[in-house]
Amino acid sequence: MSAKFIDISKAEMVFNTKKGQFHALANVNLTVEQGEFITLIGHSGCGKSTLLNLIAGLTTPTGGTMICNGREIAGPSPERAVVFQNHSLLPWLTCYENVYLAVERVFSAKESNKQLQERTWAALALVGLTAAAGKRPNEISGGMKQRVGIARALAMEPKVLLMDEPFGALDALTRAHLQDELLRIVAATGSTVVMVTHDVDEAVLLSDRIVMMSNGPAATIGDIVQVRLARPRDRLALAQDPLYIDYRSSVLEFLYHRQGRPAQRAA
Ligand SMILES: Nc1ncnc2c1ncn2[C@@H]1O[C@H](COP(=O)(O)OP(=O)(O)OP(=O)(O)O)[C@@H](O)[C@H]1O
Repeated sequence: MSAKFIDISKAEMVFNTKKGQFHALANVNLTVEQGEFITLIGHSGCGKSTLLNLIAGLTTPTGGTMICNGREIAGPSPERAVVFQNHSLLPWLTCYENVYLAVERVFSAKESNKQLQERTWAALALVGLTAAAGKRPNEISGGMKQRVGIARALAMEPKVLLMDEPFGALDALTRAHLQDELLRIVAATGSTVVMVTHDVDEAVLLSDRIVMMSNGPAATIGDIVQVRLARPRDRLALAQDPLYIDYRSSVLEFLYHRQGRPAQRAA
């Protein structure tokens, strides 16, 4: 276990807009350990996606440093795979081909076609989609599309899995099912995960730590809840667990009462 697998120090993000500069993130400091599951939660527009995009290397911070696995984050990399809310699959390719494309990009220089095919099948099996391998995105459900997105990300064997509200567009039952599946997959792969969510129950169920962000502009990390619930976690048993209920209340209290403005809390 490396103590600081991701190390974000004094990160700032200022966007240039038509109306002038917009200070989205201010003084964000966060370290993530290898194998940790972190969720980012906060009110709409506070900067969760902005922070995730910085870790993904899709945007560059205007200040501070961002380190992953001992190196400065200098752009997107297969070692930091992203799963978005709207699956972003290529519609003209089958599920298999969508995953294979990512596998090929990462491993084709060193591995045979047979090995690439095996990786693709293994990733599809991990999310329970072997039978749907030959279908195109318009022939499968929303939940299945998200599973292909997750398979595609996992197939790259990323050091970090970055997820931006991956289940946000799904109905409650499909969402619960995919959360359970994600718990199982992460337990099996030991992945480090940073996930954006709006859902307090999702955050408590999945996380080792819940990073709660203050409202913008100049949003920052308001507080962090360490979730000390044993794994594997069972959603039905947890619903009655006083510790679970306490964690849930802490997050709700932050979101609805403290509103996450450190300057106001200190006053
Ligand atoms: N490229 C950009 N240019 C200008 N402003 C931006 C840009 N991207 C994000 N912002 C602004 O930065 C703030 C944070 O946006 P972000 O999408 O990170 O919030 P969020 O917490 O992920 O929101 P939501 O929960 O609604 O998805 C918002 O005020 C948004 O308008």
